Amino acid sequence: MKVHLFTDESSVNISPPISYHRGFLSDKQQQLLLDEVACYPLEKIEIEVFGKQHFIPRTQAWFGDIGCQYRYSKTLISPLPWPRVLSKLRQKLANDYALDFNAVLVNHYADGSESMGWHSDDEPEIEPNSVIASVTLGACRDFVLRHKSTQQKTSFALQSGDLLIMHAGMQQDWQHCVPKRLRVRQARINFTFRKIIPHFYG
Ligand SMILES: O=C(O)CCC(=O)C(=O)O
Ligand SMILES: [Fe+2]
Repeated sequence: MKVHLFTDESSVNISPPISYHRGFLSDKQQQLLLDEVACYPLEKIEIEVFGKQHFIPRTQAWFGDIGCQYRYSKTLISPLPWPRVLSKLRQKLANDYALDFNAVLVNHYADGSESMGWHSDDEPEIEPNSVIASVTLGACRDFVLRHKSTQQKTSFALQSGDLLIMHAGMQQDWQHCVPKRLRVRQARINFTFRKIIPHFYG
């Protein structure tokens, strides 16, 4: 007798296309980077959501090569030049993992009341299907992933010094967020290194 097995799609566990490297940065490297972050011009920028102006619930800075502009809501943001330690971190990603980036978004979450909502990093100025690398400093926060069609969720507690690499397919099929965690009192800084199409916005 032939038996047909039917699988309920929602119960199939799919793995998100990511890789995770705990302890990518040494304590010394983390400290050098933290000292430099203290000098970054972090800003709470204003964005438009459903026709209303809101401040983002964190602060940000955008660094990159000349011509690597990035659009956030309706605002076009030009890159600041690479600071010394951040530039070394870009070089380390190239040396250790052969990853080639030309810009980085720095997000600073002052404490667990600051967050980032559900999104994919699929802006048109990002090189299609390119890798995005995320490096974390400071407080441990959850990084939550949700599959766009099955709604399957998985979560990673990203710790200081960790590297998470989002591979091709991740932004097409999954969304991610950093939810509020009110018991967290310390700051967290995250760096997402990206490959931008130079002069996309002219
Ligand atoms: O803070 C994080 O871990 C995520 C940041 C992020 O998703 C982004 O910059 O697009
Ligand atoms: Fe993101």
